[in-house]
Amino acid sequence: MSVLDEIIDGVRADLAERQARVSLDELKERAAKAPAAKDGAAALRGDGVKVICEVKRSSPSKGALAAIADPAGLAADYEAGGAAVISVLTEERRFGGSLADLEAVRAKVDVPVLRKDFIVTSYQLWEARAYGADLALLIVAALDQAALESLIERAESIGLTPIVEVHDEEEAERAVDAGARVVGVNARDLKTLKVDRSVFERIAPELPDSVVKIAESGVRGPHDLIAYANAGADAVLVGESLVTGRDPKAAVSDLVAAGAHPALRHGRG
Ligand SMILES: O=P(O)(O)OC[C@@H](O)[C@@H](O)c1c[nH]c2ccccc12
Repeated sequence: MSVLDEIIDGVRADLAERQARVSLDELKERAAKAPAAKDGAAALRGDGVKVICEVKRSSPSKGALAAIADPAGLAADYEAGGAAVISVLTEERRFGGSLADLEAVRAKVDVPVLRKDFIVTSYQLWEARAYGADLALLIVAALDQAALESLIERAESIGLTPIVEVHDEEEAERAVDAGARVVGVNARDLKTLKVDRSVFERIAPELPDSVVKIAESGVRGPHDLIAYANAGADAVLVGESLVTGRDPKAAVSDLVAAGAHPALRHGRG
């Protein structure tokens, strides 16, 4: 069984518990009361390379990264540094996240918020909206084509911007076929946990110009952002190097400054 399969088994078990506690109707009522969704795709377009900053306590590859006692405070630092979007991991077993983290971050910042999890049913999309998310991650490797298509449609119909994550050419084709408008290319293979930063430059040219392209994982600092930008990234998604660094706000502003440099060749501008 791959790491991804193991993670998804845990996610399904936790999901079954929540579904037994909270009905879909209750969740929909809660979603109706949540602040209206912000335009997640718009936040990622425009001049320069946008920076998505992640609240991430641990990972399957590295174990504990940072305790993050105050996720909302960290998110406020990210926002002050110029983050375009804040990503909140809500997977509990391997990443140490929760829906409570998502809710706390949403209450604190004004920028759009991404629910980062292993979404396999529309119930989780309703949860994302109920806890204030504006975007939701959909991982192609975790879904068959029919499920991917219906989750993209459902996400959009409830106001969420889906970020469709891929790791190879075949998944990129499936994402585009399913109607993805925002694609995240993950340098990390979720089946083996290995990082290969060259995956983005291989896949990006296969994606239509109109698709917003996010380079995910492995960004250690401005030089990695610049390399991804030169390969066509509209945005980068950064977790580990921010949560393990001393000054997340300064680290974000260094990335944002690099991403705004007029000499960069980026997807659109
Ligand atoms: O911590 P990093 O290497 O900066 O990576 C962040 C983000 O890309 C990574 O957390 C991620 C990308 N896709 C995911 C899917 C599920 C969980 C986590 C992820």
